[in-house]
Amino acid sequence: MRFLNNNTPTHDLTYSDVFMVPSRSSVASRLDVDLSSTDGLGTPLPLVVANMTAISGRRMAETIARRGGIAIIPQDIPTDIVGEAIGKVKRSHTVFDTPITVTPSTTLGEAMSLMPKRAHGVALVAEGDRHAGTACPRGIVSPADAVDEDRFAQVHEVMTDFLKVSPDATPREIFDLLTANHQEVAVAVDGDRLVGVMTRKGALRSALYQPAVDAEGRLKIGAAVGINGDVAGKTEALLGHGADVLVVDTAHGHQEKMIEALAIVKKVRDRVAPDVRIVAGNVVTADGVRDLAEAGADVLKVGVGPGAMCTTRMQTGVGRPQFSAVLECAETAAGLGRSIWADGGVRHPRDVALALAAGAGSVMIGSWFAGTHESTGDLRTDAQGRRYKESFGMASARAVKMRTRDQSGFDRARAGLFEEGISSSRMYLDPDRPGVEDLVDFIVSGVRSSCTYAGARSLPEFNELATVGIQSVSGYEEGRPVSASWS
Ligand SMILES: NC(=O)C1=CN([C@@H]2O[C@H](COP(=O)(O)OP(=O)(O)OC[C@H]3O[C@@H](n4cnc5c(N)ncnc54)[C@H](OP(=O)(O)O)[C@@H]3O)[C@@H](O)[C@H]2O)C=CC1
Ligand SMILES: Nc1nc2c(ncn2[C@@H]2O[C@H](COP(=O)(O)O)[C@@H](O)[C@H]2O)c(=O)[nH]1
Repeated sequence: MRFLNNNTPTHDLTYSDVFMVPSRSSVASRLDVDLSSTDGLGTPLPLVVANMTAISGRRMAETIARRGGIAIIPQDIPTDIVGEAIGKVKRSHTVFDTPITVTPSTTLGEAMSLMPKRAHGVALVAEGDRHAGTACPRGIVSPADAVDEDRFAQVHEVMTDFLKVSPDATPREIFDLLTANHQEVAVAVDGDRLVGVMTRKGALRSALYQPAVDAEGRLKIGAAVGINGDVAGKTEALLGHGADVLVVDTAHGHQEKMIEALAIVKKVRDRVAPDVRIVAGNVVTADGVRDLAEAGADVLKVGVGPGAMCTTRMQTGVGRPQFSAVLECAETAAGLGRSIWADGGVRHPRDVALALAAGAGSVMIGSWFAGTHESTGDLRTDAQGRRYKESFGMASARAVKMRTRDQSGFDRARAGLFEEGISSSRMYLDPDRPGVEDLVDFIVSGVRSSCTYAGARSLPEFNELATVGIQSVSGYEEGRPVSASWS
């Protein structure tokens, strides 16, 4: 990446402070761009879901991995529950979505309450044990079937027939069948057994994205480890459960306790699962990168204070504008044969593009994904009928309370005084993009386009060719679309 007219900045920059200029390009189509991450994780998409309790769970992990990214399960979740989440993701189909499944005697009210947990918006009525892979679909219910029906009716009374497809059908064939049959969801069955479901959008996405899979062809998922407690035991357990990447995570990554924790994680990793990458952070300086790389990190997590749930900069004055932090840390990491994740502060597709242009191997997103069907929270509706989910920061009093649940009341209350995050925030679902895959489509179309403007066919080329300029506030403002009217 270079600065326009070699105008190297004398102060640090945020994503909003910069823009990219187009260059002469021989890339004829946005579909010719390969967005594989450059962080050594081997994911086909450079997107990571942040290890935040309100956001990253098994539904999110499964959905994002199917489209090529990876989610990190937070360190605050008990290790056995993380193990269950990893197991479920590993058992998920790499192409077909996992449906909401109910039994024939489930009440309509219960089925309706479960439907928003998946973007495809229906529940499958099945007999047999879905956990054991023996579920046999018998019908399908959608919100349309519930109109004027009693909430206590059993779903077998209102379910309708469904479009059955072979698991070997191509996405194009399924798309055409759905269109011809005026159906929203196709159900893949193997004999009588449920394999998964696919919508028309799902069929299009299956043709556009590659899943992120491990050596055995199963979806990938990562898990976070804190720097306190039994770091060795937790690391060993997570690796035993099959975590594909470990994220050693704390607010102030450039501290000696992190360096000690990293040495422990590395020792266990080298013995148990040498191919698993270790990500560590957060840092924002070249010195931080060097120290954590030396301590054993393969990838450095970069970002102090840019997060949407973050109060660190206002509380402490500490942090660094994210674009400059990413640029400096990515250059330093590359010099050491390492990579970085740009963590936090992403609010638009352009921010992802700019982080990748600056050399990030992948980009970590938290709060933007909180307002989606797949995030962990329950869907709520406000007084105006708008749908939202509640989110909170991992250093908020709320998160600290959860993290210190094994400590005395006094110690928990004292820890809660050191909050550096927001305890409750409403993240509204975008009516046009209510699912995380809708947001991924939005981001990926933007980033593919950014690459072609720079003349790049891959992310290493993008990092090499991107030309970045510095803009004023009005320069940024000029680029914002006028969504409603001029008045
Ligand atoms: N990217 C960012 O800007 C930030 C991210 N976070 C996220 O919040 C989560 C919780 O992290 P964290 O608060 O570190 O909790 P942890 O549970 O990981 O504990 C942090 C440990 O580091 C010690 N510590 C020393 N200095 C600091 C400091 N300035 N801030 C925080 N801890 C410090 C703490 O001791 P003691 O409590 O006694 O001081 C504690 O032992 C993580 O996911 C982290 O990424 C949190 C804040 C900023
Ligand atoms: N200072 C704090 N930072 C936090 C907290 N919870 C999470 N985070 C960081 O934010 C990113 C995600 O950023 P986003 O803009 O995409 O939401 C996450 O990975 C953490 O590094 C917090 O309570 N305080």
